[in-house]
Amino acid sequence: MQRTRIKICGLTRPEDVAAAVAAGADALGFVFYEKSPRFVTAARAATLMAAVPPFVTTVGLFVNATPQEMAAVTHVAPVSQLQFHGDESPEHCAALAQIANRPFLRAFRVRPDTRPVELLEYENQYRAASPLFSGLLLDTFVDAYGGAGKVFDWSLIPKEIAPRVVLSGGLSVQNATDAVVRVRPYAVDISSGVEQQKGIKDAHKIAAFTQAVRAADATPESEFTNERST
Ligand SMILES: O=C(O)c1ccccc1N[C@@H]1O[C@H](COP(=O)(O)O)[C@@H](O)[C@H]1O
Repeated sequence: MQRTRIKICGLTRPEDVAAAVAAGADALGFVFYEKSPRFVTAARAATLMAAVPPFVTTVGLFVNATPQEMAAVTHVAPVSQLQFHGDESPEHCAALAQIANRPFLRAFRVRPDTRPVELLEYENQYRAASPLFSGLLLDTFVDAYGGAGKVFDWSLIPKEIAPRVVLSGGLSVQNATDAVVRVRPYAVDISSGVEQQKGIKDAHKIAAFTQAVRAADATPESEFTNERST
């Protein structure tokens, strides 16, 4: 049986970290992008991460960070993985990951006119640029970079990369089961869909989301159902 990994992103409070851990999250995301309503300082993140038990991954999310910013954050906050969610080139990601000496996820922000082959090419470019590339995260294109609660057309995801991508963008308690059954991604990532308000998580929604993902995992794996209808 598949076990889809679950990342809860944009944590800012100890009680939200505790709720995500209690619900069985595999990864917890901390946003180091000052324009985000979920921004945390490196010192705040370090305090929050002190309560994270072993074997739960801590992910630091960055948008167009400079080498100095990367070094300053990772010197203080013990993130185990990076997530680049801005306009970073393959070379920029490689350099930042090398400074931090951590593996990284690269977000691709899918537009309605994205061609499935672009996702494959993008993944190849980032993989070729650095041995620290650990995978592609798919989000919806929005002007504000992310955390907007908008879904993209999942049928744009090529069948061959679905089992290794992190699916995000507008996931919620309501659509989680459908998303996992249709796409069968490696992992799902959610932020605004489990919030009471921006930056403040809802423990009940976190629990319901993880249950919805596990319900999807328990459904028999049929043929890939995420084909384009057009
Ligand atoms: O969460 C944020 O504030 C954020 C800011 C800048 C870039 C990315 C951000 N979050 C990431 O966005 C996606 C989708 O979030 P949502 O579930 O649609 O709210 C997710 O990967 C977050 O990690």
